[in-house]
Amino acid sequence: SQSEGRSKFMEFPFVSAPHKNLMVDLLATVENRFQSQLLPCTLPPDVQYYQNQNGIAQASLQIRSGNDNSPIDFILGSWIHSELPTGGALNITSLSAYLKRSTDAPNFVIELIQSSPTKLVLILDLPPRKDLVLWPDYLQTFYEQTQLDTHRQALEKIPEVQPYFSSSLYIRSVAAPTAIMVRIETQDGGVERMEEIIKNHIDPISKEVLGIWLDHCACARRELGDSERVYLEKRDGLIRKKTIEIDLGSSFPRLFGQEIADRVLGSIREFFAV
Ligand SMILES: C=CC1=C(C)/C(=C/C2=NC(=C3\c4[nH]c(Cc5[nH]c(C=O)c(C)c5CC)c(C)c4C(=O)[C@@H]3C(=O)OC)/[C@@H](CCC(=O)O)[C@@H]2C)NC1=O
Repeated sequence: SQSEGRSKFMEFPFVSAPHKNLMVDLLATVENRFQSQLLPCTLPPDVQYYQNQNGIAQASLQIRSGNDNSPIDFILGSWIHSELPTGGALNITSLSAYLKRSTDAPNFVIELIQSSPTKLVLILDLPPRKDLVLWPDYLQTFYEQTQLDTHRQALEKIPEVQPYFSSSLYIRSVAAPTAIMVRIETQDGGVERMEEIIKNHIDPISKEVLGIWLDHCACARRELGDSERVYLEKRDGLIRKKTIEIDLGSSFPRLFGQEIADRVLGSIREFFAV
C-alpha cells in the first residue's frame, strides 16, 4: 500500500545514521512546507520498491505531484543499494524537486553517491532553468543575492573535499555556477571521519541550500510571457529527458536487468514528460 512503500523508503536502510538522518530531515522539511499541496505517491508498489533477481541490488522510489495551486510539479526521492563484486556496496540517495512551467525559478537536486564507506560524491544544486547569459537578472536574483556560493566555498575548505567533474559534459553544462559537485574521500578507512563530515558539514549546508530554494525559488512570484513559457517547457523537457538517460540509462539495466529498468524508467518518464 502507499504507506508501506513510503515507510520502506524512509528507512534509507543501507546508509550510515548521519546520511539517513539528513535525507529524512530534508524530506520532512519539504513535506512540512508544502503539506496538503503534495498528493500521495501513486507509483505502483513494484516501482516504489524493486530489486533484481538475486537481491544484490534493491531500490526505493517515491514521486509526489503538486496539486493545482502548487508551484511544485513533483518531488522525487530515491535510494538505491547494490552490493559490488569487490565486496563493497554502492549507495545512491537522491531528492529532487521540479517546479511547474508557471515559474522559471530553479529546481532543487541533491544526490549522495557512496561507492564505499570512505568515498562519497555529493551533488547539491539549484539547476538554472534559463540561460544565465541571456537573463542576467536571473543570475543575480537566484545565485548572487542568495549568497549561494558561500556554501560551496565552505565545503571546499574541508581537506578531504575535492571537486567532482562528471564524465558527462552535458551534466556539467546543466549545473549552476554555484553547484556543489564534490568528491569526498577520507584517508585510511576513516568511516568515523566520513560520518563526521556528513553530520557537521554536508547536513547543515544541504539544509541551508534547501532553505534558500524553499524561500527564494519555490515561493518566487514570477510572471512569465507566453514565449518564455514555451522556451521553459522545451528546455525543461530536454533536461529531464537527458538527465534520466545519463544518470539511469546505463546504470539501471546493469543493476536491475532490462525488464525492471524498463518498468521503473517508464514510470519516471511519465512524471518527467513536461
Ligand atoms: C540536475 C542535475 C544533476 C546532476 C548534476 C547529476 C549528477 C550525476 N548523477 C549521476 C548518477 C545518478 N543519479 C542518480 C539519482 C537519479 N538521477 C535521476 C535523474 O533524472 C533520477 C530520476 C534519479 C533517482 C532514481 C542515480 C541512480 C545515478 C547514477 O547511477 C549516476 C552515478 O552515480 O554514476 C556514478 C552521475 C552521472 C554522471 C557521472 O557518472 O558523472 C552524476 C554525478 N544528476 C542530475 O540530475
